Amino acid sequence: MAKPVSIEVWNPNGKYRVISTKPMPGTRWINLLIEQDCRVEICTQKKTILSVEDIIALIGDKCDGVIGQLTEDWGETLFSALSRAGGKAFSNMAVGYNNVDVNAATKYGVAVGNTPGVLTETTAELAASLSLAAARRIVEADEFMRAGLYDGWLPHLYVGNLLKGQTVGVIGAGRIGSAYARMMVEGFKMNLIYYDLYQATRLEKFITAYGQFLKATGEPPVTWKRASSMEEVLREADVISLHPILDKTTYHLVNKESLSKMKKEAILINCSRGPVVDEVALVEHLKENPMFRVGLDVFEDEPYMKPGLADMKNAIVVPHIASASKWTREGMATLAALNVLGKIKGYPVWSDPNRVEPFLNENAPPPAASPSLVNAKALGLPVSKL
Ligand SMILES: NC(=O)c1ccc[n+]([C@@H]2O[C@H](COP(=O)([O-])OP(=O)(O)OC[C@H]3O[C@@H](n4cnc5c(N)ncnc54)[C@H](O)[C@@H]3O)[C@@H](O)[C@H]2O)c1
Ligand SMILES: O=C(O)[C@H](O)CO
Repeated sequence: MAKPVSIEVWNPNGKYRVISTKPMPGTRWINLLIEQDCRVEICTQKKTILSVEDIIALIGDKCDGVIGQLTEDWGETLFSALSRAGGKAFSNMAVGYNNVDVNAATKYGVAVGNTPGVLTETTAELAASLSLAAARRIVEADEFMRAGLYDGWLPHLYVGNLLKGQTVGVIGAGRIGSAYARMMVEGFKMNLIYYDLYQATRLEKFITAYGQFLKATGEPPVTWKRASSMEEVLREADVISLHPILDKTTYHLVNKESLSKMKKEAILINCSRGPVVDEVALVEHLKENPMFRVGLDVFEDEPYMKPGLADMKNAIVVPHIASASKWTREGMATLAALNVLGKIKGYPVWSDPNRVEPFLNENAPPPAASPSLVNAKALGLPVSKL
């Protein structure tokens, strides 16, 4: 039996009981729930990753909806507990929902929300930061400086790679992959090669137009290519950034074999999900290829790193902070709360989950809709006409 979990309660007399498994940034999300007659309970337990038992204890006998986190295992057990407590809605405070068994949720009539759109640019900016940091060896150079080892300018000191004119490869050119590609192409005049199951038409048009602009001003144009296989990207790109969802098709997409196809001095960035990369194979590859560099925001056995990774000078590692800008995290909390609220209140689902601005405008009440429910169709929920 799990120990009772500590909670902070807002609006104790509210009609609907909504739980957040973590304190979340900002207060707008709390106020929006309170204004709509919700009693908000926030778990304040000093434990980073809550177990299924902890969450069952939080749900208790009566719970209308839960806002949860990507570190939690939302499967059959939790959705049946939520349904028994009368719950109709769950939202991840994340765009990725590989921690959620959506079929199980649908079986119990529970809507599953996520938070796309609000984190696209912030996440792409971290991928771009890691790309630059790896190309210019910023972390190694910073450590050298702090260790008091710098005794004067030298021609060979921390020489890295110039990005301009090189090829950036994107695997998974959806919202974040496309935003990252635009940053690297426009910001550093790199050429793009991408692989995705779908054509990234807007991205292609943008690069074509930018290439024409550069040409008209006498500069070499940037180019794009949609690869017919991931291997083509691996072979041709100098910097490769991974942005697919995590599912069966992308598990260990980058493994020993795919790493061996990449250029010896390539840079690999992962801001998607850890298991997209076989981290054991990556550590071996980093050992054998000291000029190969990697920037990782996510890890296969998060929060742990595979043995040897932390010792690698050619790896930059950060703790899953890609969406960690204040505006984005507050926005994610708002969208997650509104997903849950919308289902509790019987609102329709928003017609375009990527058009999130109306929900984030602090100067106007949000639309009466759930911003993004991934099983809306399966549950037969109506779509907002707004
Ligand atoms: N590190 C972080 O903090 C962070 C932040 C946000 C998102 N993410 C991760 O990034 C993912 C992508 O987010 P998004 O908003 O860009 O989603 P998205 O759905 O817009 O893009 C995902 C893209 O991956 C493509 N894809 C799917 N399977 C593929 C395959 N087998 N090969 C190649 N491409 C494939 C899809 O077609 C789609 O275009 C999320 O699912 C999440 O896991 C991580
Ligand atoms: O999927 C997500 O949204 C991230 O991993 C956290 O922002």
